Amino acid sequence: MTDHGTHLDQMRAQAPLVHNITNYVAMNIMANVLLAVGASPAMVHARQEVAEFAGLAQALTVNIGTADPDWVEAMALAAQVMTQAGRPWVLDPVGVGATRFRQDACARLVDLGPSIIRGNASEILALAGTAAAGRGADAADSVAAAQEAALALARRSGAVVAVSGPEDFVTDGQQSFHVANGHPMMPRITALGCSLNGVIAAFAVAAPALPATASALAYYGLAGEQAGARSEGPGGFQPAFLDALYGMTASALDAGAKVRAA
Ligand SMILES: Nc1ncnc2c1ncn2[C@@H]1O[C@H](COP(=O)(O)OP(=O)(O)OP(=O)(O)O)[C@@H](O)[C@H]1O
Ligand SMILES: Cc1ncsc1CCO
Ligand SMILES: [Mg+2]
Repeated sequence: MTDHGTHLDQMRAQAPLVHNITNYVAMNIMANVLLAVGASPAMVHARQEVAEFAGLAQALTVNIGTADPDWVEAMALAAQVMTQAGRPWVLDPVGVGATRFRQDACARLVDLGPSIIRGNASEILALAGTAAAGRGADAADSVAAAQEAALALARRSGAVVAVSGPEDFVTDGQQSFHVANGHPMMPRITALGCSLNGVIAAFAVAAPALPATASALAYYGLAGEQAGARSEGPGGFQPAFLDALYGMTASALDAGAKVRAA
């Protein structure tokens, strides 16, 4: 797969409006990540307005990180609008293994037909029903251990499933890719996975879900590599990462992307 730079340029040319129903921790960094990549973010979660707002957006992300029952209703309303309109939406099952509430919310949202499900290995294992329970928001399992779960979840749900980690794995249940870009500092910054959902959603506006997700993962990881080389710890990494996302060119992405078929 070689059209990552084209996907980046197409996304920037469209500057898609991405509607995000995300957690309180992620809202600020996620909005800044979306602005840095060249998309237009909006964080909108009131039940009374989400369906109307989703009608204006090119893509949606939903993330249960700090959801309550009212938010889950709002997520379902917005998701239905996107599924009916044939527009992409991304589900992030944050900490789904930890509580019954999260499991029920995710089961309901998966049934509404997300285009892409993105989580860390522990979350994809839990969502596929193959993990021991009781995880928080951080991964405690390897990406390799979650590959079979990702394939099963993709086949069952019809979604593209992305497992993020030291080497990402993405599959539509038939075709799969490994993405080896990234930097060990990335899991030391909270909500970088949540923010990645927005980038995936923005890429999926202009390209089919599987190649769009692979390109977004490579872009994000490569920006992480550049930020890691220019910073000394988590504090400096965050602004360097925004700068790297902003400064990435299509040719630099094509040269640095480490995507291989599984
Ligand atoms: N050890 C690592 N080495 C390199 N890249 C990593 C590593 N861990 C995560 N990443 C990258 O960090 C990004 C976020 O993925 P991660 O799996 O940390 O998400 P997450 O656990 O959902 O994060 P959060 O819940 O804090 O938003 C991805 O681009 C992934 O490739
Ligand atoms: C730390 C944290 N807690 C709930 S959501 C979130 C952001 C990372 O998923
Ligand atoms: Mg996460």
